Amino acid sequence: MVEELPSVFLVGPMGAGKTTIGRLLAKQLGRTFVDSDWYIESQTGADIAWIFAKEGEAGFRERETRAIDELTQQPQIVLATGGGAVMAAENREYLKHRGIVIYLNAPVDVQMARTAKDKSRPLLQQPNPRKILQGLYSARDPLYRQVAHIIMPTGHTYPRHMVNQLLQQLNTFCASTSISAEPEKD
Ligand SMILES: Nc1ncnc2c1ncn2[C@@H]1O[C@H](COP(=O)(O)OP(=O)(O)O)[C@@H](O)[C@H]1O
Ligand SMILES: O=C(O)C1=C[C@@H](OP(=O)(O)O)[C@@H](O)[C@H](O)C1
Ligand SMILES: [Mg+2]
Repeated sequence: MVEELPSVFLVGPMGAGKTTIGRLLAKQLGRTFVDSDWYIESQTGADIAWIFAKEGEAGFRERETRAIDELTQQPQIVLATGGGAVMAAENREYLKHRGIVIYLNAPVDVQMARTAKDKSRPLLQQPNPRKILQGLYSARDPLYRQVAHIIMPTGHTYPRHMVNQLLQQLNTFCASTSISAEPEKD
C-alpha cells in the first residue's frame, strides 16, 4: 500500500537555507510551512534575540524542545528547524522518527556570506562569527548526519533549483520506502 508522504523536516547550520528552501518546498508539495523559530517567537510574544538576552541560550533551548516536540507531531507539514535543534537528544529522536529529515549542508564560507548582514542570530553577534560557525559545524555536523534521511549540499545552487533537486531526492527516497511524494490533488 502506498502511504502519504509524512512531514518533512529541514536541519542544518545557520545560513544553510532551511527557512528559504522550506517555504518553497512546502509550496511545491502543497503543504503548510512552519519555521520553528517563528513558532517559538509567536508562542513567546518576543523575538529570538530577546529570548536569548532575557533567558539565555538555555531558556531558548527549552522553548525549542517544546516546539520541536509539538511541531513534529503535526501531520504533513514542512518544518524548518533552527540550526541548534539537533543538539538535544530528545529533539533528534522526535525528528528522526516522526518524518523525513533533510540535512542542508552548507560550507562555512557560504554560511558566513549568507548570515553576515543579518543581526537576528544572537550566536553570531560577536567579533569572530567565522570561528563560531566553524566550531558549531564541527560539533553539529555528525548530529545532522545522525538524524538525516537525505543529505543535500547547498552552496551555489539557486533556491528554486535546490527545491527541484530535493523533490527528486524525496521521490527516490520515498520510492525505496513505498511512500508517495506526489503533491495531493484537490
Ligand atoms: N540556495 C540559496 N542561494 C542563495 N541564497 C540563499 C540560498 N538559500 C538561502 N539563501 C539566503 O541566505 C540567507 C539565509 O537563509 P535562511 O533560509 O534564513 O537560512 P537558515 O534558515 O538555514 O538559517 C537568506 O538571505 C536567504 O535568502
Ligand atoms: O544554530 C543555532 O543555534 C541557531 C540558529 C537559528 O536558526 P537558523 O538556523 O534558522 O538561523 C536560531 O534558532 C537561533 O539563532 C540559534
Ligand atoms: Mg531559519
